[in-house]
Amino acid sequence: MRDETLLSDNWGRLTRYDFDFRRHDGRTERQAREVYDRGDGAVILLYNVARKTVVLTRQFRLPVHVVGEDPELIEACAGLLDRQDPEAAIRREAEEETGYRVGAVEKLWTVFMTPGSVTEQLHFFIAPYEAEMKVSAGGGEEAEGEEIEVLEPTLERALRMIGSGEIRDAKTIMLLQHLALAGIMED
Ligand SMILES: Nc1nc2c(ncn2[C@@H]2O[C@H](COP(=O)(O)OP(=O)(O)O[C@H]3O[C@H](CO)[C@@H](O)[C@H](O)[C@@H]3O)[C@@H](O)[C@H]2O)c(=O)[nH]1
Ligand SMILES: [Mg+2]
Repeated sequence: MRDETLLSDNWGRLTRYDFDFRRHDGRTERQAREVYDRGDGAVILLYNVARKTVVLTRQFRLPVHVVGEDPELIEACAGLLDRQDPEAAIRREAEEETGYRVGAVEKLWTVFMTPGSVTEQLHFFIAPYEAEMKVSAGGGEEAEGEEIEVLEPTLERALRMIGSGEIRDAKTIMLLQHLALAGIMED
């Protein structure tokens, strides 16, 4: 690493790195890349085998609006870790956003969503849910500006919403396809 320049340190931290990159042929070239660190996150897809439904959220996403697309994004429930371990964080987030207090959760993967510029690692979970687990309306933290609508489509309908372009969030598509591929709704 040759140089590290803090460009912005506000909600997240944007840093420019100047470094020497060694190519496979042995040549070294100087490169510069900007890296955005806004912490790690977790995401969970709740599913009900008897009703064949999943729990999704719909909320306004400014970056989507800024590029001129429909900003009401449909997503699996997700949140930043806020210094908690991933499982504790996703349980808190599931209850805040969807109103469901889940039991056992299953960890799937920890992946980079945007490795070209964002440091974030996202921890993926799934969990079964039942109507009795509903403890509040959900909707997110109003004080933090969140306004989250809770949707409960069937998995079949949600998979069709990927094809139609109604679902355009990568983590959500990964989780819906995992449920389908693993045959989790089939028993
Ligand atoms: N002041 C301020 N607040 C912010 C900013 N960005 C986010 N927030 C606040 O931080 C909270 C983030 O909500 P979470 O539910 O914890 O996170 P999320 O935005 O749903 O993020 C999840 O999805 C992302 C997108 O897929 C993931 O990148 C992330 O890891 C996480 O899983 C919200 O209250 C939001 O208002 C910002 O730039 N400034
Ligand atoms: Mg969230």
